[in-house]
Amino acid sequence: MAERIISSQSVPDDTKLETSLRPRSLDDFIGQAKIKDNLAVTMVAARARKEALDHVLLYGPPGLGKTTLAYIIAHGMEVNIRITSGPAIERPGDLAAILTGLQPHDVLFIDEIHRLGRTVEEILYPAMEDFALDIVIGKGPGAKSLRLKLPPFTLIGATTRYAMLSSPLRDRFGSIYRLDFYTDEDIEAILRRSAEILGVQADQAGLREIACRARGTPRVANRLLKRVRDYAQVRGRGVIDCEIARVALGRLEVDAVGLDNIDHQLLKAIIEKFSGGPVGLETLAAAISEDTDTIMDIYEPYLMQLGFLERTPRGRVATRRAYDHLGLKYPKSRLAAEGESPQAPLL
Ligand SMILES: Nc1ncnc2c1ncn2[C@@H]1O[C@H](COP(=O)(O)OP(=O)(O)OP(=O)(O)O)[C@@H](O)[C@H]1O
Repeated sequence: MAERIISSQSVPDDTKLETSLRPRSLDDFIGQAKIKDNLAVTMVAARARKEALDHVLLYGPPGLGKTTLAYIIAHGMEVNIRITSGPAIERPGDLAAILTGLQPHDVLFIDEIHRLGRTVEEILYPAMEDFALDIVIGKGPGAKSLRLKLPPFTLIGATTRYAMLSSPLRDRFGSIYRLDFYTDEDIEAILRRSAEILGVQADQAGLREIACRARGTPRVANRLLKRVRDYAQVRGRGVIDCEIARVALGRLEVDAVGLDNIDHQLLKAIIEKFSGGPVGLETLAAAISEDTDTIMDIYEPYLMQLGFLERTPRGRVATRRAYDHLGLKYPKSRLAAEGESPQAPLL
């Protein structure tokens, strides 16, 4: 499938950009004020007690700064960070090797923690709670269980699927934070910082134009900035202003609220093929040749945030806002069912 410019998932091309733009301290981290405040307090307290920071779970859609926060925590606590992910830890032995290699107070960051296998997850319970590793030596009746002491450490788990985490795992995190989509103002501030670091000239209107199409997601914002910069360089005077941003984003087929062709296809499929819904996720996925995980993690959170899509027990439903945005007429039968008058489209 073609790479999506507005995908909130990381693509290989992002790596260098992200490393150069990643905030290093909580002061540089824009938005998510409550999370920042709470983290700052727990970090100062843990440092004063000379203890490892309590385990932290970060959840929310991709590209909102979970990995960035993990780095900031490790940096702020002046400890090393070890980065891995749920699917990368295949066997209990893999996790045991990582855990025994940690130094006191180190951060272990597990991305996509909801994808850990059951047997691996069970190793984590005593490790998180008692800083202990239970290993079984031998097999059958002669098998012996041995408990190894681990250095105190901080586990930072990140997930896009909070509901898929088992409750024993969830319960072992001292703090749990949900990252929300950023406001347009916050995204604009992130873009200003990024433009400065990259040495890109941009005026406020230009940055604002990019911000309102960035899906409330810093990763998308930084990627759009890079592409608009190219356009400004080749077709303009090298400065990003409102006009340049508008034309460049139009050419990238990112609409005024940050939707691309695939978002349009998804909404149109619900509206045109399934009379507006409800339609089951699997059926919808088949209709637009996408997989269900991508729809759930990437497309839906932002469409729901815009109020274009609802998840109901019977399936996905396109809202009146979605019809209005696509310039489609909202069916009278729906209005009647909702007991509303047919005038005034919702904006
Ligand atoms: N609050 C922020 N302020 C400034 N830049 C940010 C902020 N949050 C994220 N970014 C930028 O967005 C990029 C993506 O963030 P990050 O990799 O932390 O997202 P993530 O939530 O871990 O995504 P994923 O779950 O897909 O790994 C970072 O490299 C950073 O440049």
